Amino acid sequence: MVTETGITAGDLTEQLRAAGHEPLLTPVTESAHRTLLTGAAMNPQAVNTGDLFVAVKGARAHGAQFIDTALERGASAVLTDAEGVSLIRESVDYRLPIIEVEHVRAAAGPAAAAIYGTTATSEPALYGVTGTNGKTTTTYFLRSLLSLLLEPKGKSTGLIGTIEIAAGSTPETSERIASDMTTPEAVQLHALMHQFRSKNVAAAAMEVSSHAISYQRISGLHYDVAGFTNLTQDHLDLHGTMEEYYAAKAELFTRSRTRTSVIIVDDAGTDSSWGHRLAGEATGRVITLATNPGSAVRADWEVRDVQPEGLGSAFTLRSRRTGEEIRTSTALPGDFNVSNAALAAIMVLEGAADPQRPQQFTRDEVVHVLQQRRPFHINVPGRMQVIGTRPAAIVDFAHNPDAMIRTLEAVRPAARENGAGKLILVIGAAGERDRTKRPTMGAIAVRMADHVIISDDDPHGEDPAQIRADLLEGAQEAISTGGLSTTLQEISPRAKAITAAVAAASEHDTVLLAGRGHEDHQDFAGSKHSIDDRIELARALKDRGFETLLEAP
Ligand SMILES: CC(=O)N[C@H]1[C@@H](OP(=O)(O)OP(=O)(O)OC[C@H]2O[C@@H](n3ccc(=O)[nH]c3=O)[C@H](O)[C@@H]2O)O[C@H](CO)[C@@H](O)[C@@H]1O[C@H](C)C(=O)N[C@@H](C)C(=O)N[C@H](CCC(=O)O)C(=O)O
Ligand SMILES: Nc1ncnc2c1ncn2[C@@H]1O[C@H](COP(=O)(O)OP(=O)(O)OP(=O)(O)O)[C@@H](O)[C@H]1O
Repeated sequence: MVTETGITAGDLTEQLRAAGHEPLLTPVTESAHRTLLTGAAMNPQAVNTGDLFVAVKGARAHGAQFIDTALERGASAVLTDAEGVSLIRESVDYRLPIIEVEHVRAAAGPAAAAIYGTTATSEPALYGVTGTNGKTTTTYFLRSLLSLLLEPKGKSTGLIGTIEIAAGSTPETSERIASDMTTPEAVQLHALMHQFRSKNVAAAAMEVSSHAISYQRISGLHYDVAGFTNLTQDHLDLHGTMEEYYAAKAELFTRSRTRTSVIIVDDAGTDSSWGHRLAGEATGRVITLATNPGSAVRADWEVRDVQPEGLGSAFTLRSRRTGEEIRTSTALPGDFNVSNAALAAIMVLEGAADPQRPQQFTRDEVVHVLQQRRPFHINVPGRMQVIGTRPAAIVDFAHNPDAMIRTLEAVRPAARENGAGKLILVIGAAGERDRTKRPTMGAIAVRMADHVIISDDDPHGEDPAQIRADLLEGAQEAISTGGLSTTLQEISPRAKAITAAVAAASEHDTVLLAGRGHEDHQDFAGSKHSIDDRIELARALKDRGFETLLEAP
């Protein structure tokens, strides 16, 4: 059942005080205390009548600079810091109550939770996924599995992530909610929880980016289950070092945030054993999962007996403690999708045993769905999406070194099955994001593909030619030091590169477009250029008389 939202500024101040935020409500009047707050917004353009406007200081601006907009849109009070108080008093004097705290982002989540009624066990049950790669895919798998469990009970599921925020069980039937972020700001997340409740959403799968953890976007949220996929190089522009990147992720796996943690420990015994370390440091209930059947890594749950099934794989999940075995499968290609599917399965299976959550489904029901209902036979937009089979033509989102290695490993056998064909790869790299990964990505490309075309991704504010040069530098060095015979080309714009890749392909070859996945436009210094790799690839295939699985325009 959905309750109305709202709390008075006085009560909210008391709740923040109890949580240790030392808030100061001004002016100190009865009317300020009685001001009713029915919603919250951090973006001034998103304020609605009766909202608490959360004015945070950022790298670009202080939200308090936009108080006029927030007032015009009907803000009833503001949560901000001392600098914000000065800015607001200068601009609008004492026209509305202000709650002052020292750390606005830390207080924003609990404040929004109080307004929207989020508690540790309120619906939807939250399944959070973090890690460098696999978050989107695993959350799609989670939504599919949860939907098969909840729909027969008349309940719906939700999804929060890079591709979409939606209430509903499938991409076709769900109702989309606009967002530019993988993990939105805390106030938006709590509003979303409320919106989900009003739409009968009993459980939601959510990507938790490391940015979101660092920027405290998950403050005030509690996860029934959190899953860890892996940690490899990315986002070092924000985090500086892998150690700090790890520390950000690790915050999710603490008792106060998450009740059950499911952690993939495949990296145990390697130089970068982040998952293994996390399993040792996480607090609360911790379940380990080993997904590489060839390794000696021991875990609570282990993946065994992986067999090819169509383009994907069938596999067994085995409990070390009880010996229980569950056979299931995924239709998505690549060993890494066995990991993603195994993680989704164990998260839901272990979540079913949570004594604090009124039972939504039984463990037996989860096992039945995993074994009989093929929950992981779904498409994830732009993730290993097959656009053609002769030549094999695939669009994928790999945009960091590890994802590239895993994806190229996954498509290589397909190239061989097609008759010892060539692997033709188109890649680029995003501007204004971790530059140090570019030469590594160039080197991986020429080592693992036969023909590499370096092109553009989203340059954002950077010079696209310089980004290509960074990739080329790594590629050329790997060719010369490794004595490789890889064909290397630089072609811009991207549509021309895709046409060239297909022009170079025979029906026995494999064409892989990496890095852009589901995205439908490129950002060149703020100006948007429409391009969808899936559509370009289908068009290029059709122009050459090859068949496609996607209708080309
Ligand atoms: C590094 C980062 O994540 N920064 C985010 C952060 O910026 P910030 O703290 O510096 O804040 P700011 O931009 O100065 O704004 C401060 C306040 O002024 C307001 N403002 C600011 C400017 C303006 O013109 N008008 C305005 O009202 C803002 O709404 C905000 O309330 O808070 C801002 C307000 O919410 C976000 O827009 C901004 O996201 C930037 C744009 C961004 O690109 N973030 C990406 C990298 C991100 O978070 N990505 C991850 C996924 C990463 C991945 O896995 O690939 C994600 O979860 O989406
Ligand atoms: N478990 C995994 N391990 C390594 N690589 C993976 C894994 N799962 C997916 N990938 C690769 O990473 C790419 C991105 O996958 P996905 O979108 O599921 O991850 P993500 O964590 O959501 O990424 P992002 O945060 O960048 O959106 C895929 O297209 C694939 O190439």
